[in-house]
Amino acid sequence: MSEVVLELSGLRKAFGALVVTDGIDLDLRRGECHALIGPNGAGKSTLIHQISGVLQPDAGRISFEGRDVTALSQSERAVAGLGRSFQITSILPEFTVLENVALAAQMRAGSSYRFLRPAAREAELNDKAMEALGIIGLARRADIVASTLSHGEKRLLELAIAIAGEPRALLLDEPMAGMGRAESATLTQTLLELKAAYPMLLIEHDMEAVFRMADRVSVLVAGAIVATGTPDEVRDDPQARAAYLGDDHVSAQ
Ligand SMILES: Nc1ncnc2c1ncn2[C@@H]1O[C@H](COP(=O)(O)OP(=O)(O)OP(=O)(O)O)[C@@H](O)[C@H]1O
Repeated sequence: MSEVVLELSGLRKAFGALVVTDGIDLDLRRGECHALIGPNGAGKSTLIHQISGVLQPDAGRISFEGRDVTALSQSERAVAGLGRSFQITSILPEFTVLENVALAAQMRAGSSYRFLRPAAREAELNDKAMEALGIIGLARRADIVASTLSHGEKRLLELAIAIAGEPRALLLDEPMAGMGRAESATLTQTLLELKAAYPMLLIEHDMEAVFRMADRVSVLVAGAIVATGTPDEVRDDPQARAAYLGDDHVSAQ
């Protein structure tokens, strides 16, 4: 079995009397895409928020690369290597694509370029940004003002921003949201090529993308995981089918 990168044990979160995630055990392994699916309101975003540090769990433990990160802040987790592509956009619309990504590279670099002259520092950050844009196939749009990008390109830019932070795992919260079929297929292919370098935990409603990309799928229903397995195993699991996977989803594959 490949190395576990991220491990959740017994994660629980309640908002008042509403228990939103309860006793969640889940792991993410090197080189894989682990998809988390479930009906609206199942607790998927709340779980991702607990992993990225937006929300503090009431109980349980989050371990990343063998280190307990449960008590770390959002930015400390990002520095530790947990990258996140936001469902809510993190793009600065008035800046160019390159500037948006260079800013993320600058945040990652912190003060490590302080000995470089400003021009050299800028060149270094732009190189890093171009590298991230190249990885996700957006380099030819580098000089475009971000607000003029298509919706699909904005989602790609968010991914480039996450990658410029040099993460060692990616948390992807509905990367295909609002995309057309063609854009979604292109992003699926890009992510498939990236998962060897960036193990990814993926929340996604687009079942075609999920079943193409995921090595394992976990089904979350009412805050609890009811099934985990390969896409084929989950597709055949009666509990998963009853809970979430309508026949449309299953036969679409
Ligand atoms: N800050 C909050 N305060 C109170 N209730 C919340 C809060 N955030 C989420 N909830 C509730 O927790 C439940 C789970 O929400 P969550 O957004 O995690 O589900 P989800 O599986 O991501 O849904 P979707 O697929 O629609 O995005 C919902 O009932 C939601 O109303």
